[in-house]
Amino acid sequence: MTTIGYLGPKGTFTKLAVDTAFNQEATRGFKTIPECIDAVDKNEIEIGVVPLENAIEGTVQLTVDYLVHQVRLPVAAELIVPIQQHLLVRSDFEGDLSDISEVHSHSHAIAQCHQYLHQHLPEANMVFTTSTGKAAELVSESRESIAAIGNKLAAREYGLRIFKENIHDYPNNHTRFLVLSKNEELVKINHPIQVTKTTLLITLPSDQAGALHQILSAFSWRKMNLSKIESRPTKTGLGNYFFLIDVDQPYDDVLFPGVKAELESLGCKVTILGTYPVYPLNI
Ligand SMILES: O=C(O)C(=O)C[C@]1(C(=O)O)C=C[C@@H](O)C=C1
Repeated sequence: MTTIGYLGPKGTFTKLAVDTAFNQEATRGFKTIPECIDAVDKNEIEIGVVPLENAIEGTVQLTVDYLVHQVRLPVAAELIVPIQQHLLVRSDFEGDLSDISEVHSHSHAIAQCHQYLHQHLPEANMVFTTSTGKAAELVSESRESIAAIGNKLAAREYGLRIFKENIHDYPNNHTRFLVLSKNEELVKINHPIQVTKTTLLITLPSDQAGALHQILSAFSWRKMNLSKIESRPTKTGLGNYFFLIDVDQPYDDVLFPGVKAELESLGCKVTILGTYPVYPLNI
């Protein structure tokens, strides 16, 4: 059996993604995203799965920053998972919404439910946890009138009751997860591929007029379709950014080397972070 790590504990969306994508269950839950990435790097596990981006709340910055600045690992695949957030309470909780004093969850899950929380739980304190599964675990162990935001798997795993279903603020909620592995052949996913993408990391030389325009035109005149462009601080000082660019096509030996050479001649640093299939999952 392949060793597959995930953001744990049991009952997280990441676990749900792994169990659905692979023909086996995830084998090891990690408390944090960096711990999971480190474990792949140190060969303690063969595959690691971490959240990357949510349709409502945007990028999971910890994942991007850790992969760019700390540990570079090959991206073997991307999983797209529908996300339904529920308000979970202990099965013996008999109160109503106004009795709930705290809502525990991952910051991304809380952010996906801001409107609901604002309208229905204005007095409750928000408590951030390392994952939705961890929040469900805490609620199951507490004697207080508190709730968690999480999924149906978490309700089942921790014996919680779904107090209110689908509390996320926008219906078309999805999260993208990265499958990281040094050995692509171990990544066996029997689901239809939506597209094969290539992700590039581009650092600009310095604050230079028209630099972003020049970067984009290198892709545009080659008719390469970009599905995402994001800038993040390089962490070297205010105003210094790198760009992460997703191109909706697999790496090839003509167009990508052409883009790389063109951008390098402008003083950019270009790294290909991976070329990998994208699997939308039905959960
Ligand atoms: O806490 C979890 O269940 C996770 O898998 C993390 C995470 C995230 O980081 O975005 C994954 C999916 C949901 O968007 C909410 C939380």
